[in-house]
Amino acid sequence: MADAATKADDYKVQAARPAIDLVKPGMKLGLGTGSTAYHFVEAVGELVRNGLEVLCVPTSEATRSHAEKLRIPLSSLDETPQLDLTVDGADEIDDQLRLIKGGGGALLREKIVATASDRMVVIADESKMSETLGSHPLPVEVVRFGLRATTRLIQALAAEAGCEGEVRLRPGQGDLPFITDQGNLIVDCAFHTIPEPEVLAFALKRVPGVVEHGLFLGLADVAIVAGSGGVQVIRRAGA
Ligand SMILES: O=C[C@H](O)[C@H](O)[C@H](O)COP(=O)(O)O
Repeated sequence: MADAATKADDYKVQAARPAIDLVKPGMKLGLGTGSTAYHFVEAVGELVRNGLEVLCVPTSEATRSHAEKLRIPLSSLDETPQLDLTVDGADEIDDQLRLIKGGGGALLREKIVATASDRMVVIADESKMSETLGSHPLPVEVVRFGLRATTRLIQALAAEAGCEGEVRLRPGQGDLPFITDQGNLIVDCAFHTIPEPEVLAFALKRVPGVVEHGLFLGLADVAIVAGSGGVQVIRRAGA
């Protein structure tokens, strides 16, 4: 078990390495969240220590504090509304580079930052690749008000989009629910298979209590995926 975890972590490091070659002096970067993006942030920290000038926008408070420790110059989207490149991880990736994100609860800021970037590069180990999205539960960020009504509506509209499964509030510390950086809740939707991600995304956007969902469609331009066969670079058609 420990060996499998070490191998997966090695792959995350291997996926992050080529992404660092895309970083050029003066770039404005979005810094992703999670255990894979962690390695990219570490590498940016090393470049900064060696004198590279970049300006970075973190996608979560966790990444902000990591970047601060590394003395990476930080900005916000208010000060720097357009970024050159965002590098982030993913929970699931299909061959059209459609993603499920938000396993760590950072999907809202991640999507805002990725959308503000000219390019989004996803880094991942091979376990994240999937023929059909849905094997990872889809995180949906919701407001607290009307939680049960929102959950019911998510279930009903998702069923119309061909997705059925348990929709449950993500637990946090003790008896408390998980709270996002924006002070919202997350419901995880265990749909197992999402036959038409675009249809589901459209349906979820019709729910007033939904702030954002973890389907990232048409956002990732490139995926760098590391595994037993080496490192593979996958480009989205037309990107
Ligand atoms: O909310 C978290 C993010 O979407 C992460 O990028 C995603 O969960 C992948 O994380 P990891 O690289 O730790 O598997």
